[in-house]
Amino acid sequence: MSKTFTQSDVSSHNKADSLWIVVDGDVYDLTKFQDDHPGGKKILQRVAGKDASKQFWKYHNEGILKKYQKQLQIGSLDTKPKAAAPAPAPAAQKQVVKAKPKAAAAAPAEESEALEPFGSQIPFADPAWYQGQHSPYFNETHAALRAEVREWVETNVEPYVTEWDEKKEVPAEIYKQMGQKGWLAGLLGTKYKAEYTDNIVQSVPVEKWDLFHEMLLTDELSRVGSGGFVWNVIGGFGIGCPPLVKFGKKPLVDRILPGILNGDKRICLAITEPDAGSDVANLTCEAKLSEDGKHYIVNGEKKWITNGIWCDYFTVAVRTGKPGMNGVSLLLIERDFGGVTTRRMDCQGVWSSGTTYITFEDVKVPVENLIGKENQGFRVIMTNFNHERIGIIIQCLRFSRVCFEESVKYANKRRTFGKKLIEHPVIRLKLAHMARQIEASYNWLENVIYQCEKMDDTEAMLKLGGPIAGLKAQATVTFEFCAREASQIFGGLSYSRGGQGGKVERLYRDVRAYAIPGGSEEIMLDLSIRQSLRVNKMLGMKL
Ligand code: HEM
Repeated sequence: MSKTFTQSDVSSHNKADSLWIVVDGDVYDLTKFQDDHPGGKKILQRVAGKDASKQFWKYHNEGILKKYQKQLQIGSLDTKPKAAAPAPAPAAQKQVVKAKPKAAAAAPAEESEALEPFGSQIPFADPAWYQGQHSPYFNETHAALRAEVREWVETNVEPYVTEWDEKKEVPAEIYKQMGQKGWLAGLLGTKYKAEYTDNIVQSVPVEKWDLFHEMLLTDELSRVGSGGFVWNVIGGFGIGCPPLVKFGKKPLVDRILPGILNGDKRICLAITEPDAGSDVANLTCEAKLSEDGKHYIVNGEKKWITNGIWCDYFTVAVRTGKPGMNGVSLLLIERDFGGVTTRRMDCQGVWSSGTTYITFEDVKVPVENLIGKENQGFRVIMTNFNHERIGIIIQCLRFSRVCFEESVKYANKRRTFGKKLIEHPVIRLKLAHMARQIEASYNWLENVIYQCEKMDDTEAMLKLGGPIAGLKAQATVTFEFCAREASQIFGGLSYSRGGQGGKVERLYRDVRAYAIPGGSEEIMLDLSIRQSLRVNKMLGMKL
């Protein structure tokens, strides 16, 4: 895009048959595009030949330029200041103010200096450690991963995410890229699984990978403001794969895990049934051992299963024994076994996540595909719940930040009653209530992640089950609040789909997809107290 024009070159293209405009010093030829412009052609013709930056930013956000620039930009004005040299690749060292030499080697994390500011610097739109504040949890490897993920998301996802949501599908290539970038191998709530894939994450030495890397990877993916997108790329995988990795027999894991981590094959978790949701112990999908003891024969239904329509593998909770929690097992069912039917469900939100109804009809599953021990699947499911709920928490809190960030940006450009929205105290009050809930919840999340990092799975299941359940409810309530308040700030623009209020409108529809699955708010709040009291009694609580 090296061509330069003078303002008078542009001025001569001021008619419908040759319609140029300038936005931020760049020249766009809209002659052909005007008929397709969703805002109409007349409005474009009125600014033909002129600098239309002010009008453009009034009606659009950054995503529009990113999406159309390649197609419509023909050059720049000669008066446009030359761009600074392109920023160097996001390597770890470039992102950080080095710790003082004396403190460097043996210093505990909390003595290291703050990382370089990153992102928009709108207060509360990103976590405090993005804004030059100190953190005992995040270091230069996290900063490097953050830059890697954000760059990919802004270039390859953000401009298209609305389109994908409307189509209820994300191109398969995007999931494949998640594998090729080595990100799937780091999203399992375990150490990085380098031994199962040649696709290794670029920006972090794998031996340094921790749960904070996993947390921020999920967080950055969620910045696009689409639960459908996030669940498409990590929803089924993030909850369906960990039981296989942690409790699957080695030959099974060796056979199928590489294909999954490379992004070639897809896996999901199938627990919920038409008649058993948060009440897992009552599930009825049955697996009967064959007479020769070599297979389970599975019959039953599963409902609201994320990614099911696209999956090759299903981590399925089945009844192998008596009623209640001690008769439940987990089986890895492969679509190729036959007898598996999947159909897409139409839902209120998370459109591109592929919510699925599944039927299993006389599916013959080799006993080698049992995950964990027979009739002891409940424990595996419970361990997995912590990981699932943490994922939900991270996503909800980032979606809350997206609602907040979008609102701040819009409130700084929209004028009503002679003032910008941000100049109205009632709008600032809404923003303040959003920010205080986001920050309090995020700080609790950081603490929980730190505890998970320090505890083994069993200790975490016991001691953190309660707090994580409480935090899940806290995060979904915060998300619902922020989606509502952002909608009020955007007004009509968040009632129609797409455009400037598009993210807020979509997230508002996604709220229930977070408040109900993975343990409903009501169940979570009750569990947070019940489980914490039970565990602390074991630990010597005195009343
Ligand atoms: C590079 C040039 C432009 C492109 C690629 C473009 C693209 C778009 C797109 C995709 C939309 C749909 C809404 C959205 O997704 O945000 C839209 C809506 C709109 N555009 Fe443009 N546009 C351009 C320039 C302009 C200019 C210069 C004006 C005003 C003079 C304008 C006024 C509008 C209006 C009023 C709407 C409807 C907004 C609404 O529904 O609230 N556009 N434009």
